[in-house]
Amino acid sequence: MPLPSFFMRDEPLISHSFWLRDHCHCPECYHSVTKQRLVNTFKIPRDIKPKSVTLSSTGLDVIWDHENHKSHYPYSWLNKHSYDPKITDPYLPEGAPKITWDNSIASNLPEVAYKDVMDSDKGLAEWLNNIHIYGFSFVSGVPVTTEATEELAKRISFIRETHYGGFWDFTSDLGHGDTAYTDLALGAHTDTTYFTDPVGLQMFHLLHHDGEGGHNLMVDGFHCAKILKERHPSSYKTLSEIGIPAHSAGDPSTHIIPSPRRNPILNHDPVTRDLVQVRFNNDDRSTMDHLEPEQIDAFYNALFDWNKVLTDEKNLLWTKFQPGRVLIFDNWRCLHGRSAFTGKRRMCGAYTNWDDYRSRWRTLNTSAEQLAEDL
Ligand SMILES: C[N+](C)(C)CCCC[C@H](N)C(=O)O
Ligand SMILES: O=C(O)CCC(=O)C(=O)O
Ligand SMILES: [Fe+2]
Repeated sequence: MPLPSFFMRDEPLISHSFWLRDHCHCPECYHSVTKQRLVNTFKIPRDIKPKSVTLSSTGLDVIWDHENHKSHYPYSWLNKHSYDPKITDPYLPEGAPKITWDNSIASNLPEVAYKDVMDSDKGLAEWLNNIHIYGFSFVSGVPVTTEATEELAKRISFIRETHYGGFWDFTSDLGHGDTAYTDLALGAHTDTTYFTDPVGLQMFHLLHHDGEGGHNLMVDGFHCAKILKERHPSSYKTLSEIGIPAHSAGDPSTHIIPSPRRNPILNHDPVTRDLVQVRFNNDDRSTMDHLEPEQIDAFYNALFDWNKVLTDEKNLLWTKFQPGRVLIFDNWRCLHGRSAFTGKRRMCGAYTNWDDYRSRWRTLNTSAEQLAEDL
């Protein structure tokens, strides 16, 4: 295990020693249960230096020149967090690589059995890994009840309450001021673009339909973004930069808009520049009153290029919901829609926060010790 090279310098740079002291995880400095810092960072002298540094069998032992404080840094921790030299890339994406898809996925839809999901963490992990990799998963064999569906949603985490309620059970009765509560066709969209934090997962379970239509549309937003970037790089850039105001104002005494007011359709990690979130619902897009006159053309050209990819048959996965078969998808990646329908159509489902989904996925796929070392 190489010593962090800043120790090898003649005079370790002040901040590097401070950095190490700041990250002491001894019981005095770091709460072993809550994983929170106890030490008062601002009482550590900025020019703190090691009085002695020794390599033990498990890690680096340091005695500091302030209060003779003793710190121990396991080699595995240093291997994970050392930045000089950088040994592990702190920005590596989590988990298995995502697999983007077009409608050819129809021949091999990610699906798990309700019983497996409910009976074991192994089954739950497989379900969440499907969502992690493909952005969606079906669950077969779900009892056709709201209770079983709600219980399934809660297998992941608590449900995200919104102005639509918590667990929703809806028909086309305009129960809420949104076209989802009608029998109209809905183009591919992501939900809640008007929230500062758009919902993470969305679950649908068709309980009953005695009419025609109501087919479900799924589109992989990450796949479409890739195509847009290849075919129309300037449009990709435009939709990554121009903010889109959005609103939900159909319910009495409800007027929801996000903060900041405008977020792009394609949102990227500020460091890796990886695409992390697609926010697109053209029906909920508010008035575009913030552009410079010369941006208007570029915006609509980019929007049309995006729509062309989004509506290319090749990218559309059409399925027909069946009672007993639940769909769940990542609302930050996958778009959904539906064809118009007739008759009585009763759906139920729920939202899950993105962070709560990722937390569940993480704790199912990584040991508590490993996760603790990541902090
Ligand atoms: C709650 N439930 C899923 C039934 C309807 C939600 C409507 C969401 C809205 N059309 C949007 O795109 O944000
Ligand atoms: O009715 C459906 O199939 C989906 C409607 C919809 O987009 C939604 O509820 O968010
Ligand atoms: Fe929707």
